[in-house]
Amino acid sequence: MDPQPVPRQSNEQDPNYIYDPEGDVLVTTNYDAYVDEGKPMINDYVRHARVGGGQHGDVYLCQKINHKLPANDPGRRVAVAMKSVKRNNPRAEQYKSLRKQRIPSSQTHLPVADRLNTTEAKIKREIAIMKKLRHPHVVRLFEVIDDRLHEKIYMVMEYLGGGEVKWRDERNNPVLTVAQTRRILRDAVLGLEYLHYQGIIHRDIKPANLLWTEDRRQVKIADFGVSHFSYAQRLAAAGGKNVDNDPSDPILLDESGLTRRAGTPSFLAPEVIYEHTNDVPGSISLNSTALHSSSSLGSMSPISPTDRPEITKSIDVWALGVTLYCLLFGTTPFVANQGSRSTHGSEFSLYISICNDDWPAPPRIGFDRIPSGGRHPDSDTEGASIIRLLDHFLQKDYHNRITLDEVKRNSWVLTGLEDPEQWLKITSPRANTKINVSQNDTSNAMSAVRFQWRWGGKLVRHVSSLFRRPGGSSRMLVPQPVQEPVITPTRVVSDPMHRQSLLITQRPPGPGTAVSSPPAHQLTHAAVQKRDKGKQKAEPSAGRTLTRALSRGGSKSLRSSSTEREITLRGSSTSASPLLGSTNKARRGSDSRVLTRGASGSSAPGQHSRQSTAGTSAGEKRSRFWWWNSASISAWRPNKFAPQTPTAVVPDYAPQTVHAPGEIIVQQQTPNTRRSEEALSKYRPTGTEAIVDNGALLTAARRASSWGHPGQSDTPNMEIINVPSIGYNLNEHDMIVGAGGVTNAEAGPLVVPLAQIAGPSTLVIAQPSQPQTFDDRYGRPVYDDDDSSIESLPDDSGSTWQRGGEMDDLIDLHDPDHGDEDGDILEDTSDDEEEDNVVTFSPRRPTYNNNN
Ligand SMILES: Nc1ncnc2c1ncn2[C@@H]1O[C@H](COP(=O)(O)OP(=O)(O)OP(=O)(O)O)[C@@H](O)[C@H]1O
Repeated sequence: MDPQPVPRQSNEQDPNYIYDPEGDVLVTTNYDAYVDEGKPMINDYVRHARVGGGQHGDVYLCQKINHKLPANDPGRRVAVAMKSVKRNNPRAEQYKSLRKQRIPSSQTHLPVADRLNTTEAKIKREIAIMKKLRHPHVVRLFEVIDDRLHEKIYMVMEYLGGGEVKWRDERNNPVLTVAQTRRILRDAVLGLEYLHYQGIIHRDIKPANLLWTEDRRQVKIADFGVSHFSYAQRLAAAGGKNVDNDPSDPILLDESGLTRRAGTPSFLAPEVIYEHTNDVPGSISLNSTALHSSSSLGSMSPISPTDRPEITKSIDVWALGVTLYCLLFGTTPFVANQGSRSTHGSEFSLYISICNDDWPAPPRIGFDRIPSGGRHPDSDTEGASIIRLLDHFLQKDYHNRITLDEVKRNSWVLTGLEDPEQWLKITSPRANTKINVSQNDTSNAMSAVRFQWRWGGKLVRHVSSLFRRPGGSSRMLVPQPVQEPVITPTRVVSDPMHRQSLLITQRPPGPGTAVSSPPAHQLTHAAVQKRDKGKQKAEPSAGRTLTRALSRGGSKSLRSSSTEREITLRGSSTSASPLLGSTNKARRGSDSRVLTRGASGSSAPGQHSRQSTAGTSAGEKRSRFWWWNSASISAWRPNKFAPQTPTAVVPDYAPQTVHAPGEIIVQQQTPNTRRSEEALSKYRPTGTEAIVDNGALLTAARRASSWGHPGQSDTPNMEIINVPSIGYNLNEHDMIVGAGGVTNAEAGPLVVPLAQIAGPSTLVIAQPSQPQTFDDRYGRPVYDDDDSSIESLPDDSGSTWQRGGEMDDLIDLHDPDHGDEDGDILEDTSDDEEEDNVVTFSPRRPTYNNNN
């Protein structure tokens, strides 16, 4: 019987509503920027933390406000990612010209990023491609806001809260287990297979473009900035049949782009840099020495430099092979000759190596260090299977390279799946789009179900609804783990569809209610002053934002205002967007969308404050606003006043200790880990349900520590953090293990021999004794509301927090008085000279002295 799609079971009024808009990507040419409740807003999106920055712009965590839902409805705010890009990006252009100056402009040696088109063309292409995509392992584009007035484009995407896949520590050791790597590979293969089926070559597959979902159950392919659409390939993938989604966008029809080199050097396939084949033999031998067995080169059938090889989807397969290698070994398979003096030389040398060298097989694989058996294993061990698979991936001649379909059928890849045949069937891109999902399927095959999400919004919602509680609970039921249980049923830490439950475990104080404070004896005089100052500050906060912004006069965006509490800037355009062209189908008209919002009883932009606080007195509103902000801020600032639990304290700046294998340090409440704890406490699930606050906070600490302790139902809140030293302040790069997630059922934290973590590392397990709410643990308000104290704040151990660009971001995120650098809340930082592209909100490392 032909399975039928399941009708949608919820609507936006439904508390179970999941943000999964049907139809095409919404294209909005109307642009309203204003402040609501002290937060910068663009149309329906509240901007929060910056989660990343690329060459062309920044990515922010935002919340989409569903104005139809009451203010206290957890479904009112949904997390999305918003990429803000300038059409003409001087920084990107400068970068390009710098590279051109540095590297001779010979066509053959043009570096990767050079021959890309203008920023605008790049974004156009990225949008045109993303508009076509809808798959559980591909980042989804929801909406494009075209702000012609400010020459900006905002891409609203699915939010992937788990961050990039981290794969190595600072010593180039792998941080993922073999089983985790296999799961990541499976997800990536499915996403990539879908892309290829759609006629899209990604061209920049690498670990950094694989993003974790918030709960780290899935990995999705991101960044289509250099992707290429080939209608011919699309036809071929469909077996020559008519395809339903013909490319209507002219930019997709430009086939010439494929010959341009694009991607990341270490991941480029030999055919992309074919001119280096058999190039400079002398340097090859240098590269090969001691790394490569001479016999292996013979079997590699290198490509001929005389004929330019065809560039096909197989370049993605190569890049995926390199990615697999990275995850397994913590290094890239091909490296530049160390003797190369210049950047140009080393890039050149890397290409030579890619085209000509064999890759080395280190003796151990993954964080669990299973034996590889060497480059040419003759056994049937797991390590040998992996090496053979890599061999198929990394074939220099793409004719000999493995296909994605073959990868999916590889026995090692299928390992751990309960029903491989079924998995292959349901994940085939050729499968009928009409897929029926039975209750049975969903109850015991989470992975199977999630693969079926790609077939459309109705199905997505249906499948999602099966995980919900009967009776309309607004939270999702925890899906059962599947074949490789990474997270036990008690460990789902967030909503797979990224719904948010803002602070729902915490009751904001009512009007006139004193905000809870830490015990008086814990407050120093300075702290009392700061506390009082904070109270004063709470009330006029939004008004001061306005005042401050206007008083500067230099603010580029805040030029019109409506009320004291909000500022509206209209950059709307009723004409068709030049960016998006006339062929774009806006699912809902951009302007009519805004009108609809007003007409449906929701506010027009200038009425947001009132609308969002309907039924709330001004006093209540201020109180809640203050409470929320103080909670947010205190979560990220060192909390000198928090109560400490004196148990098994590991001194922060003690000389580093190499711990014995299996030894676990249970650490509670040292200053640094306490800070991390404070940040993390916001995200800790209570019981079996996901109660996660994404608002305003996110990032490094949470990303790096969201792995639970599987199989231990009595420790639902255990979190694992690995830092090179607990004497370091935590940041995105330090917390390598958690970020990639080292623990799983096979190598849980309690059985991970710590000696396997190279060097003097310490595994810290922060284990609160009880699930506790944020307020219960830390009291309120207890934060330093003073910028200068952040700049140089000695913590209890005498270290100093250093101020940096990231810190500015941190301040910007949570305090309405801290706009962007020039006070312009609407101006992103993409052109700021001092900005770097580091994804972190933690303060920088303190000056660290081993002898302390
Ligand atoms: N949908 C998303 N959800 C969460 N984080 C994201 C999302 N998209 C991007 N990011 C974060 O933002 C960073 C920058 O993303 P971006 O797409 O700009 O990548 P990029 O390739 O570095 O940029 P560019 O192509 O402009 O050089 C990513 O590395 C990632 O950490």
